[in-house]
Amino acid sequence: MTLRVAVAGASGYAGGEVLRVLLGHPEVEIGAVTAGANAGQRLGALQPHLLPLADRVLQDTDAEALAGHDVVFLALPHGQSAAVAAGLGEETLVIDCGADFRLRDAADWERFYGTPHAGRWPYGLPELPGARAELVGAKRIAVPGCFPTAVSLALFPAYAAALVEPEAVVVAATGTSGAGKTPKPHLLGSEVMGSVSPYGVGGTHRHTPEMAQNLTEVAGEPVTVSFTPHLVPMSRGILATCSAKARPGVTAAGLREAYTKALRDEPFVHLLPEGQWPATAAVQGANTALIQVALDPAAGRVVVVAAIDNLTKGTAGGAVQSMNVALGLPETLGLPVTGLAP
Ligand SMILES: NC(=O)C1=CN([C@@H]2O[C@H](COP(=O)(O)OP(=O)(O)OC[C@H]3O[C@@H](n4cnc5c(N)ncnc54)[C@H](OP(=O)(O)O)[C@@H]3O)[C@@H](O)[C@H]2O)C=CC1
Ligand SMILES: CC(=O)N[C@@H](CCC(=O)OP(=O)(O)O)C(=O)O
Repeated sequence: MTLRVAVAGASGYAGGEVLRVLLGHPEVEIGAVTAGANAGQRLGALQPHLLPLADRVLQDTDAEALAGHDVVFLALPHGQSAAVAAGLGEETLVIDCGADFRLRDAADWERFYGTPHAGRWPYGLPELPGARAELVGAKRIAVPGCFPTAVSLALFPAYAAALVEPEAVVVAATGTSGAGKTPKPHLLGSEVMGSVSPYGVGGTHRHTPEMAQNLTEVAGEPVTVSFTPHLVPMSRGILATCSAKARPGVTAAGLREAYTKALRDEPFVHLLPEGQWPATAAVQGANTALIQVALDPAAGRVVVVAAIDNLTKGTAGGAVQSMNVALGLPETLGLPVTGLAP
């Protein structure tokens, strides 16, 4: 089967990474590549690393350009996906890297995004309990946010096995590419280099309800998440340190067994050997999440650390993994698992 695939937002970080991953997929032929203000430019002028596509010209993002494809990836700013998807046939698989269709709760959406809720599509994190089954045959997929990917993968085994209380605390470091290409003063090299700074503090980050939604569904009871992201001087990567109070009777051995069982059949999520901790360099460019878990007996808390590349497992790799699942292809087809360290 050769799939004809279009990418909208191909000049951006997420769209560029979708194209990089798709170039390694044996069943994909790249069709239209589209943008906004950069339509008319050569892709090579904006994404010089995508050498095989350098002479492609970016088209306007409209139904005409995106018609006639088996799969369309949307990597557009929040709030634009619904209108674009509406112009595409129901037989086209549409995979949205934006946030528009991730949340079930309209009130959560309106509070954090400030626009009317567009709805909810099958959620593109196949590792979550029940998610893979919902993705098989799906024609619309919502790719998770990058932080919710890392945090949900880190904590779902603990909630699935009822090992922790429903109040999680997450502190995460992220690189600058998560903020996209649009210039912003706080992302200037002179602001970011040599400094680490928190943002979205106090429950204000828009990924907070998405994490709570995922963990609540796994736990079967409401889970709250106190989330504090930090911007660090690197371009790619997320390191999320997640903790929650251990339920009475939880042991280090029981915890390890639960994580081993939950993750042993997952091709992209690896529980590291005891004593080895995840680092972002090891997953750069890979559709891989590295996980380690420990019991802090003095504090009575379970601590889980996860490392992902925000653009690969956190966006484009996860999106292509979900495409494979939806279309009945081998889930790992064409996906990189080797990082770029150092
Ligand atoms: N960066 C990341 O780590 C992640 C990003 N995402 C999501 O992916 C989406 C894209 O993010 P990202 O790549 O970081 O952002 P960028 O700013 O890097 O890219 C945005 C893309 O959208 C295009 N675009 C902007 N406005 C319009 C418009 N009015 N009409 C058509 N195209 C438009 C831009 O084209 P042009 O160049 O012409 O302006 C560009 O191709 C967002 O929804 C984001 O939330 C999801 C997970 C992680
Ligand atoms: C550094 C930085 O700003 N990171 C972004 C990552 C969000 C992201 O990319 O995910 P979405 O798809 O939900 O936009 C942020 O914290 O908002």
